[in-house]
Amino acid sequence: MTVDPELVIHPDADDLAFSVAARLITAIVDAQSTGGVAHVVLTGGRVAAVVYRAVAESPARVEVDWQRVEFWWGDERFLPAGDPERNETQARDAFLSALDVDPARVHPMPADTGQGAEAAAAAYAAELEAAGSPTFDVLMLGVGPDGHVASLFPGYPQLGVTDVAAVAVHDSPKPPPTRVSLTLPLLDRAREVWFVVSGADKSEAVAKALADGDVPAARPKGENRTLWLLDEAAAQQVR
Ligand SMILES: O=C1O[C@H](COP(=O)(O)O)[C@@H](O)[C@H](O)[C@H]1O
Repeated sequence: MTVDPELVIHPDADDLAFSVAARLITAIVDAQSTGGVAHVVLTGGRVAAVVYRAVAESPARVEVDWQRVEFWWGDERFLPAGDPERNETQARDAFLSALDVDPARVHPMPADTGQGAEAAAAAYAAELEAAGSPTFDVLMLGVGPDGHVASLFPGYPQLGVTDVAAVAVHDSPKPPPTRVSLTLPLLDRAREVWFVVSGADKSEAVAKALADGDVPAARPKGENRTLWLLDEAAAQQVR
């Protein structure tokens, strides 16, 4: 089942981040309620860091069994381990290091060790397969001003790749130039897809995506739910 996107608009970026943090905690508790493991796909970018800090600081975080959460990433900036620009580093610093997570259930995309981004993408696809090719419970995505999601950029060939789970991206229009990204079929393999977007610079891309325009952000859809979680600035061209 794929349903129409739902829109939730928050007054500002801080409200957005706190609301997404609360939603994420609730979604993980729900996913774990039958005794299973929750699979969450993290994003990078400016609002994501605020969301993650809000999760770490939320009193409700104690309701989650963090040992039973599998963390994946939608994309990664292909840089050496620990580089502050890596989405992994951002998430570890902002919340994973503060929570009682099982290190074996944290699945960052490989860092640049000289193996090349293609090998890194293949390794990540293999890691997903080894984990049983899970359907993600929540997959979060930021949106760039150009409408990119994960590291799938407008006009780039990776948008058309459907036969592998993860791809290398070269010459990215946004630094750093080399990245690894899940492909569209994987971005669709989630019960809930959440676009988390703040800022007026994203408002045109948001409006285009919601009008089913020709931007990557128009493509991913959750199996049960597709949520657009915006602040007023990002939503200004929607209404
Ligand atoms: O580089 C990236 O950018 C997007 C959006 O980030 P933002 O700072 O403009 O919000 C992000 O979704 C992606 O994961 C990241 O690699």
